[in-house]
Amino acid sequence: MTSALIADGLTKRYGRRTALSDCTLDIPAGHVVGLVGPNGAGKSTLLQLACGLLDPTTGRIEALGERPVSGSPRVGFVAQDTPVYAGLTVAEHLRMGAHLNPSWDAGLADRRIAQVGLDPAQKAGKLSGGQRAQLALTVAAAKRPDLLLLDEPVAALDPLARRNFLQGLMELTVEQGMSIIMSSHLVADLERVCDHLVLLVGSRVRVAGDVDDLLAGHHRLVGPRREPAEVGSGRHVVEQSHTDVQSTLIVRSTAPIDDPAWQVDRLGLEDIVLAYMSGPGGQR
Ligand SMILES: Nc1ncnc2c1ncn2[C@@H]1O[C@H](COP(=O)(O)OP(=O)(O)OP(=O)(O)O)[C@@H](O)[C@H]1O
Repeated sequence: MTSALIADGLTKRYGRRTALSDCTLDIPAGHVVGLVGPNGAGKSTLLQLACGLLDPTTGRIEALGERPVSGSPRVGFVAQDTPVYAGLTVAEHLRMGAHLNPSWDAGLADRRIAQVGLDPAQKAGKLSGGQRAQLALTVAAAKRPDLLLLDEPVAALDPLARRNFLQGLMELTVEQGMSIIMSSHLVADLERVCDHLVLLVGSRVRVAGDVDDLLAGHHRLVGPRREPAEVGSGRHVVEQSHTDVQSTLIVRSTAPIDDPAWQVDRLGLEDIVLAYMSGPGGQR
């Protein structure tokens, strides 16, 4: 299967500031991918490299098997500030989209606008932040790109709108086979819709993989105090905390943890992300 995104030794510097450092990734196509990480980790930079708005300083990036070129109809991008034309109505946005894009899906656009309750006659400049985000996503999706890149698309949405929006994204991948890569700080939301996750911390890829594999491969161990080296081979301690008598470890393990001294708990995606962000190599 084609990859949605490949990065190989990808580095991006703005002057002396390094925004992305030696990133290597292979993200499969046909998934909803969550891109997470603290402020300034390099998420927007990666998305802008993926759509050709930026060029790498060194290394290689490919979107859908090609070097990204800005304006490609195969790759859609919705920037963080959800750009719309303030003086145009919702309907005029859709007409302009239809005029400029040969692959425009008018049915999809009209359906989404009705679903999210936007008034076609309203000027975009008079929409709320969340409504603008919905309009920008509708325009991007109706162009029917094969890969849709969304930079914090749900930040301005209320919880119900967020749920509907994320549901809409899943439908786009299932019905249209679209690949979606979406940055967000709302990991609990991502857990519901993403089947793949990339965590950037301090300009580097800290962890990337299939969400089910990440959930199955990480555990919280609580037991009598031990040093991380004592947890055994094939186990990587992501985060640790200790009292005089007890250790709590977040561990990545390919093998089952069968030592009866440990109480073993499963983790949610948010726990895993937080462990990598605060464990060694994660602190900013
Ligand atoms: N145009 C620019 N010029 C100089 N430095 C920049 C520029 N854009 C981003 N940076 C720097 O690059 C780093 C990565 O920024 P980026 O916007 O990619 O992070 P982010 O993960 O998207 O952050 P956030 O979650 O806050 O949106 C930051 O240190 C930022 O200050």
